Amino acid sequence: MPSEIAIAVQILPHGSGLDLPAYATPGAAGMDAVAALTEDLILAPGDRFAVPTGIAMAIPDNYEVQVRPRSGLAFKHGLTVANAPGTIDSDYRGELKVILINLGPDPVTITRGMRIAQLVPAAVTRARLLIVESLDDTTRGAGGFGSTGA
Ligand SMILES: O=c1ccn([C@H]2C[C@H](O)[C@@H](COP(=O)(O)OP(=O)(O)OP(=O)(O)O)O2)c(=O)[nH]1
Ligand SMILES: [Mg+2]
Repeated sequence: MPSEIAIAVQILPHGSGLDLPAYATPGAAGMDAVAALTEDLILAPGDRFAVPTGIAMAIPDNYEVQVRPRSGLAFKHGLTVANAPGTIDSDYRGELKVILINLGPDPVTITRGMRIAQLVPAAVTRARLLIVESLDDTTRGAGGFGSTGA
């Protein structure tokens, strides 16, 4: 049984009648969230839009919710989440929106109720920064950006 947290969800007026975010299968990692559009949205190639989901939520302290693309939409249409993974902060009380971008060659139509992204709650680890004079030596050192070869 996977671990579980409870998230309070408020359904906004334009979200009424739509499915709440839901897991498509017992083993799904993400809950699919739907578009709370009142009319069809046509995304031309290269266009992006913050698509409403019709819900707001209160995520427990020390958690976030990540907004991730759906692979089917990405593979079939080139439709993805522009800021993936989107970060929903635990103190955010506004409407959850999904910033969709059409990276494909054709226009894509988004309809009300369409499953547009998946939501994955995740534990948050916060950092406390320590100012130091120098850092310890490592094998990698300052090498990066392909320094280990192809
Ligand atoms: O895909 C997303 C990403 C963010 N948000 C909302 C919830 C999040 O808590 C807030 C701020 O997001 P983020 O910190 O990524 O954006 P920012 O550009 O840093 O804005 P801010 O200055 O408001 O933090 O916007 C969404 O609805 N969808
Ligand atoms: Mg921010």
